[in-house]
Amino acid sequence: MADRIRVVVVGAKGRMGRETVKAVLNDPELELVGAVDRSLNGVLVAEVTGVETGGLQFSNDLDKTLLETKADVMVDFTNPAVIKGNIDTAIQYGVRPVVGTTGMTPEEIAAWDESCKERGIGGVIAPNFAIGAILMMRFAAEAARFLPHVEIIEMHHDQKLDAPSGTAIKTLELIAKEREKMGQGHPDEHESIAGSRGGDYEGMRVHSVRLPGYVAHQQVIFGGLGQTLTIRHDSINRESFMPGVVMSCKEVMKYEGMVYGLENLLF
Ligand SMILES: NC(=O)C1=CN([C@@H]2O[C@H](COP(=O)(O)OP(=O)(O)OC[C@H]3O[C@@H](n4cnc5c(N)ncnc54)[C@H](O)[C@@H]3O)[C@@H](O)[C@H]2O)C=CC1
Ligand SMILES: O=C(O)C1=N[C@H](C(=O)O)C[C@H](O)C1
Repeated sequence: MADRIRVVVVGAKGRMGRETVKAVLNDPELELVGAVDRSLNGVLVAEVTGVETGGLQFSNDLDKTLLETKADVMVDFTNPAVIKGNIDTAIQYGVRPVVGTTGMTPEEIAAWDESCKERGIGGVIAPNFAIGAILMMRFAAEAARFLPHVEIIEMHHDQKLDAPSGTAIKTLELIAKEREKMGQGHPDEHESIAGSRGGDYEGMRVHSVRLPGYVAHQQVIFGGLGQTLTIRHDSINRESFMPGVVMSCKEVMKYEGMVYGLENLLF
């Protein structure tokens, strides 16, 4: 039997981290060798996830874990404040980063692409690992060629730290490649309450809703003469992201450089 891919999960106690621990354990080609979180150092991973992990304990020391476990892949679901340091650390040790954490700039992604290539390893940064979300973005980019007036409404749980979502930013970037930069709405419009018209990305408006009850949802709304078109995706639980995470852990072993967006592994 071929060697299994050795995976360390960072942010392993969090909503996405716990789901990832289970997904890695359930895949015969992957081996969970480390679980890092800033809290719970020394606590059994099984106690938190409810899944038997052969005595594996949480660690709060990323460097030590990556080195001692001889990890092939680091999956990161932490937060925008720490992700940059985590990716640098992984690349430094020759561990391939598979990153779901949102909130980095195009310049940072380009720099990691360079350092991955220098180190001879692959990496994945995916603002959204759900296949339906990838299709939603692809269909939206296609629609924008014919219906260039577009606004995005993204809806997430109220514990989310970043706005707009990484998915919304990626959608705006993909649409921007397909249409000319242009103003939308009335040139003389004004806001009676600041922020009412949402964020502005090359003339496209983006609105972020944060409420308990939501997981991750996005509507891309196009307007044309006498018609509107709405393309909507809903993640109703965090399992929706797991096939994309597992696939990335395997695909990242096969190339060099940082891939930004799961679509680059799918299409
Ligand atoms: N790409 C995708 O498909 C998805 C991405 N996300 C993103 O993943 C990130 C995490 O989301 P959630 O799991 O909902 O958040 P969460 O808050 O439930 O989990 C984050 C975890 O990271 C840990 N953490 C924070 N700083 C750390 C550090 N320095 N070292 C180690 N662990 C640290 C926290 O203790 C916590 O357990 C967010 O940026 C979110 O936007 C979420 C869902 C899907
Ligand atoms: O924080 C979340 O939950 C999610 N974050 C990602 C994003 O910012 O797009 C992916 C998904 O929307 C869930």
